[in-house]
Formats: sequence, C-alpha cells, structure tokens
Amino acid sequence: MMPSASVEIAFRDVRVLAGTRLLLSIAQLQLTQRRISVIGPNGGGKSTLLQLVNGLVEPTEGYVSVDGQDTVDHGRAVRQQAGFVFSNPAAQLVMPTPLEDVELSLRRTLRETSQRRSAAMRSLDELGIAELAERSSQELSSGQQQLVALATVLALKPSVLLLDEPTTLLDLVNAQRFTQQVEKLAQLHGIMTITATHDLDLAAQAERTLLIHDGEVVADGDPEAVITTYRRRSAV
Ligand SMILES: Nc1ncnc2c1ncn2[C@@H]1O[C@H](COP(=O)(O)OP(=O)(O)OP(=O)(O)O)[C@@H](O)[C@H]1O
Repeated sequence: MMPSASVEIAFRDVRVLAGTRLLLSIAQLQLTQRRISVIGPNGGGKSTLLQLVNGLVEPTEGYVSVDGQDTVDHGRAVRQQAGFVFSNPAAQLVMPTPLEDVELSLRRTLRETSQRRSAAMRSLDELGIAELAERSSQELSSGQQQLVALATVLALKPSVLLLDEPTTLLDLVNAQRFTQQVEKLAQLHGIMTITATHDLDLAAQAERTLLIHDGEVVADGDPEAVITTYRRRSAV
C-alpha cells in the first residue's frame, strides 16, 4: 500500500508584499496530499508559494504552518522538515565533492564525523550515485548535480520536498531519471512533494494541482481539470 503523507501545510490570511506590490495572496489553503503540483505563467507566484512553506520567504501578513509549526517562529525546525530543491543545482552545491556537500547538510543533525560520512554515503547510494561521491562536483553533468542536490536534502529525512522547477535545466533523459528517483523515494518514505513546474505532463502526475496567476490561486483540484483551465486561459 502506498503510504500517504502525514503532513499538513496550512496558509491563513497570507499576503506577501514587496514594497507596495502584492506578490501573493492566499486567504486559506490546506495541503495534505502526498503529491502536489503548482503551475501557472511566469511571475505568477509559484516560487513565492514554495518558499513560504519552508520560511525562505516570510509572509508580510498572515501565517503559514507545517504540521502546526509556524514557519517564522519555528523556522529552523520547519526547514529541517521541508527541504528545498532549486532549478539550478550549481547554486545548491558549494563544496568540492558530492560527499562533502551531503556531509555539510548533515552538520547540525549528526555531530560525529564518521556518522556523517556513512549517512552521506547512504544518501548518495539510495539515489544510485555512490560512485560520484568523491568526484569534483564542478565536473559533473547537470543531471548528476541535480541528483546530488537532491541527496543533500533527502539526507535530512524531510517530510516535505519543495521542488522549484527542478528539471528545467535537464535534458529529457535526465529529467525523467530525476523525476523517477524523487517519486520512488517519496513513495518509499512517505514524503509529500510540492513541485512547481512548466512541464504539464509532470504536473499531471500529481494528486492535486494548484494554478497560480497574478499572485492568486485561480484553480485548485484534479490535475487534469486544472491543466485544462490553464490551457484555456493561456490560449492566444
Ligand atoms: N524579492 C523580491 N522582490 C520583489 N519582487 C519579487 C521578489 N521575488 C519575486 N518577486 C516578484 O514576484 C512575482 C512572483 O515571482 P515568482 O518567482 O514567485 O513567480 P513564478 O510563478 O515562480 O515565476 P516563474 O515561472 O518565472 O519562475 C514576480 O513578479 C517576481 O518578479
């Protein structure tokens, strides 16, 4: 049986402003489905929504919580629970080798060097990239780098994975490989995934899809219906 995510993400009376400009407004939203996708035009607010969930962006007004923990008051705990993967893996990898990057991500949770090393190796191994552990990160392909970025996040055993256009820079084969790995491990460990994407085939695989336009959720529900709405609205 497929484990369901046991996390609840809640938005209440949320507004995000940059100066006087309203970037996102969500009065009420509860997310509990294991696999959620977020679609919509450029600049609509998808990244802002994802970043609110782990406190990378703080609401100007209102509250966002992960399992009842406010993302501002409990930022560190929330970030440990909700891991973030960006489009550009190079931005997420700062150490010379994959192994060191995963160890770095574990520095707060595992104090002992040997424990950190074996946990980091397990994480790389789970993604099928153990042989890359001591290679130069700079010399890896984008597809390999994105798997390493994923390993740094999964090593912390998150209950939520926020994926912000994670396959945009990858070719078809690497994009599929990445998506399959995410799905396999998310299912295995019961991790909720929230994926912002322009890839509507990928978005369609979710259980629930949100369409964000001009800072508002304009459609929410069954992926097929929401994608149809998006296509209609975007028709030129
Ligand atoms: N720190 C910031 N200060 C000011 N404006 C910002 C900031 N961050 C984002 N924005 C603006 O907020 C709006 C929403 O941006 P966001 O990146 O969330 O959209 P998006 O739907 O993810 O877009 P894309 O599909 O292009 O990635 C955009 O108009 C963007 O220019």
